[in-house]
Amino acid sequence: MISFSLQKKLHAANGNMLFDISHNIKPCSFIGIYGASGAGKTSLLRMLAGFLEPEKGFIKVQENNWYSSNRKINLAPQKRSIGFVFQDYALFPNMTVKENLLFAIDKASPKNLVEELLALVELEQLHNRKIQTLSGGQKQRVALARALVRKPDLLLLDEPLSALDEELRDKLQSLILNVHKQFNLTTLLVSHDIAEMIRLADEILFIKDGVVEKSGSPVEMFAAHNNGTLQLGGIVIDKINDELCLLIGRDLFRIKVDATKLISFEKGDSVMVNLETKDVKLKKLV
Ligand SMILES: Nc1ncnc2c1ncn2[C@@H]1O[C@H](COP(=O)(O)OP(=O)(O)OP(=O)(O)O)[C@@H](O)[C@H]1O
Repeated sequence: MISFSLQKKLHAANGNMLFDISHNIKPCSFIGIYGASGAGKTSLLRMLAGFLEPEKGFIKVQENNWYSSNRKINLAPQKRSIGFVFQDYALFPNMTVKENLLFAIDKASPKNLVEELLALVELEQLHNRKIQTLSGGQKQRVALARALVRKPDLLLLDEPLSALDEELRDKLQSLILNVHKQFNLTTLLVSHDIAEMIRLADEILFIKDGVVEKSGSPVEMFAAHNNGTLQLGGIVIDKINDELCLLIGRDLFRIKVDATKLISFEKGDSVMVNLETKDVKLKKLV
């Protein structure tokens, strides 16, 4: 079990925000962290990783105390059994793929671990290539392999796929799920992509203003109850006159929006579309 209770005053855009999040995570579960920009999602991952020190609380991973304000324990990030992948990869650009993995490896690890990981993320043929010559998707696969070289107790993923196109995201989501299961990982994923959350996570923590507003299964969190509303997650692709052009799943939609509301949307924003469903006709496709 991974248990934590973390408190810290953060400086939000509109003043101080008390970050106060506690949770128990069952081993091998996949937790999705969802919430608006500035809610405290990245801060949670940074506190768990040891990059941001809380003011109060504890982090207990199985029987190990990673952090305890009472007992004055605060393990450095390299002493915590974590792997992390962020959106900007954080790889060494002048090193090769293999050198990046070797740099992170524990001396006691089996000799063939790097080869095993390169095979897992399908990068054996590129092992000698410098990072700066790789595509975004390839870099992200290196970052994922590197996060696994120490067989971490906790894998922290902070919007790792948000810079990639839909097809690549789809492929890497499968890879992440595969790796999560194969390595018996406990994984925390920050994402704005509801479809990604539904596909990957067992449990969602919905964070608002530094606290968990609600938590539950993806279905409980994202699927509206039978209240006549259909909720669809999408991304703003463009604004054309009084219409928003939205990508919902693999389809493009143009939706008329009130001019006063239209100005609050930007290209790339994640949105939730609520549709009234009246007299719905369903037809089974065979
Ligand atoms: N070290 C820090 N000290 C004080 N405040 C901080 C610190 N780091 C971040 N903050 C503030 O805490 C708030 C939450 O930031 P955080 O990066 O956790 O948000 P987020 O939910 O990940 O947002 P986004 O989705 O935009 O990445 C922000 O207002 C940020 O400015």
